Amino acid sequence: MITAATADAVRELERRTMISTGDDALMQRAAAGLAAVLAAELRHRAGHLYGTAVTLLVGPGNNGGDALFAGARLAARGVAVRAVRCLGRPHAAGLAALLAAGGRVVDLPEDGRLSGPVTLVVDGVLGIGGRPGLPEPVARLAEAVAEDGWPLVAVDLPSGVDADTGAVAGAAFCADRTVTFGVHKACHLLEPARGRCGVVERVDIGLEAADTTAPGWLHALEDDDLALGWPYPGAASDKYARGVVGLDAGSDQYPGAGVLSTTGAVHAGAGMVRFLGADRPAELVRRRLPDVVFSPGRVQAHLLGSGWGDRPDGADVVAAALDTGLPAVVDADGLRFLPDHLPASWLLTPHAGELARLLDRERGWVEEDPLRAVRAAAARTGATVLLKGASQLVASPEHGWVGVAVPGPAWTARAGSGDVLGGICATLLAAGLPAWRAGLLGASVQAVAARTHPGPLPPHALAERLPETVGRLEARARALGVRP
Ligand SMILES: NC(=O)C1=CN([C@@H]2O[C@H](COP(=O)(O)OP(=O)(O)OC[C@H]3O[C@@H](n4cnc5c(N)ncnc54)[C@H](OP(=O)(O)O)[C@@H]3O)[C@@H](O)[C@H]2O)[C@@H](O)CC1
Ligand SMILES: Nc1ncnc2c1ncn2[C@@H]1O[C@H](COP(=O)(O)OP(=O)(O)O)[C@@H](O)[C@H]1O
Ligand SMILES: [K+]
Repeated sequence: MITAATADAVRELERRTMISTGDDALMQRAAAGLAAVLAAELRHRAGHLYGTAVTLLVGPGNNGGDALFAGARLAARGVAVRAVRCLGRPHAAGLAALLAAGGRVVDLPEDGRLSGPVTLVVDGVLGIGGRPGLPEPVARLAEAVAEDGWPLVAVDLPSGVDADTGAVAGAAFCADRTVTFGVHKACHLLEPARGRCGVVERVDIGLEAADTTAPGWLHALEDDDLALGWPYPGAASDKYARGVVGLDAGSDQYPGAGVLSTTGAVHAGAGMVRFLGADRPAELVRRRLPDVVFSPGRVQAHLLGSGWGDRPDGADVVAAALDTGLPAVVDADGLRFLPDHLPASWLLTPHAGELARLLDRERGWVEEDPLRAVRAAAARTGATVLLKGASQLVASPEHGWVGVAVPGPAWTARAGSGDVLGGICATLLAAGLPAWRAGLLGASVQAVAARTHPGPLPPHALAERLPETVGRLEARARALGVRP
């Protein structure tokens, strides 16, 4: 699990830690860790340290201070270090340390282009104190660094991205590697910023322990968390222990959605799947999936809404499912029929547009701060909410932190992927998992199934890869010493 924080939560931690360490210690630890990563990167690229050339891009705050102190350490080891003043006046003590160690400082060239020799560029322009976007001369510099292909290491985060939301509003640096301090920041996990961070390396700077369950914290699942958390059947499992999913998905207008969500549920390992939807999708499901049952009967979780279209009785179907007291996934068109309050055992699976409609907002409002949006939806409905997209976020009304699923390749974004995901999540609910866990594991397993395939697959074919993916996860869980 990767734990990440918003800038305010990080500042509060730093403030508490500095009471015992003093003001300077954290920056010195950060600079030492940064210098070690830079030295390893220089050796990797040049085979040695001595005689390599590092260009530090420094802004006016402590982010630039980290870069300057790290540069001083490298200069003392024979690296030619040049600091480029990018915004305002650089950190005074950091600059003094660099100059004392033999480094030099220059102004940002008018055309924003760096001249060689450069083995490595270090982005210390802005960190968590940065407002998103870069002023003009620095924006040009960021573009030129990318165009010229200089290898780039970002200090804490790539300057220009929004540390808390992951939004990239204007120009921003694009790093090969990001060195962060103490804890990950939200932008390391959230697209589109995540894609600009490259490989993120966390340096321990001895921060105080934090209450990471508080609002302002994110928990991102990694592959091993998925492997350890998946509900594999045991020797004593029967179909009811694995869970019965009742699906009312698809419509005569959109029959394919019924097939896709049923395929998701079957291949995710439901103990039994009852298809309880309209006639046309039922006919298709009967032909393609002989293991599905069509009569009403015992159900342990519902799936409602995928491919319903303009269904006139949607509100009644949702109300009847609510009356059963069972957990449910509500997807797509079903989200238009929600009552005012839902239990946390219900999992809503909107994409950004559907979430915006749920909150009477514009889609842009969701996209500019998906964390805010997913938390607002959980608070408004009382349900658990999985916001789908490039980064998949889960918020529960029962806790303040937000979960982030394992990311997958962008080709998963195809009409029908969401239907499959609904079926997977309903299977996990039926197996007895709480809704937040079902959302996180469901989105993650689909991403891992996609990531481990060499190229794009249509949603139904991706669903058919789930058993193999779960098999690999189970083997990994065993290798980690857990006997499912
Ligand atoms: N605290 C600690 O103990 C530790 C902190 N650490 C390090 O400190 C970093 C945070 O440092 P920080 O708070 O000084 O903020 P930072 O990101 O350097 O920039 C703030 C300056 O930039 C300016 N500015 C902002 N946006 C701008 C824009 N768009 N365009 C133009 N100017 C803009 C802003 O100006 P103003 O807001 O006054 O206009 C202000 O002068 C953190 O990421 C980590 O690297 C580590 O050493 C570990 C210990
Ligand atoms: N950029 C992306 N990268 C990876 N996966 C994505 C991305 N965008 C969307 N997805 C995946 O695609 C699916 C889209 O769901 P949705 O928009 O509801 O599709 P539909 O309703 O047409 O089936 C989700 O399962 C999500 O996991
Ligand atoms: K930076």
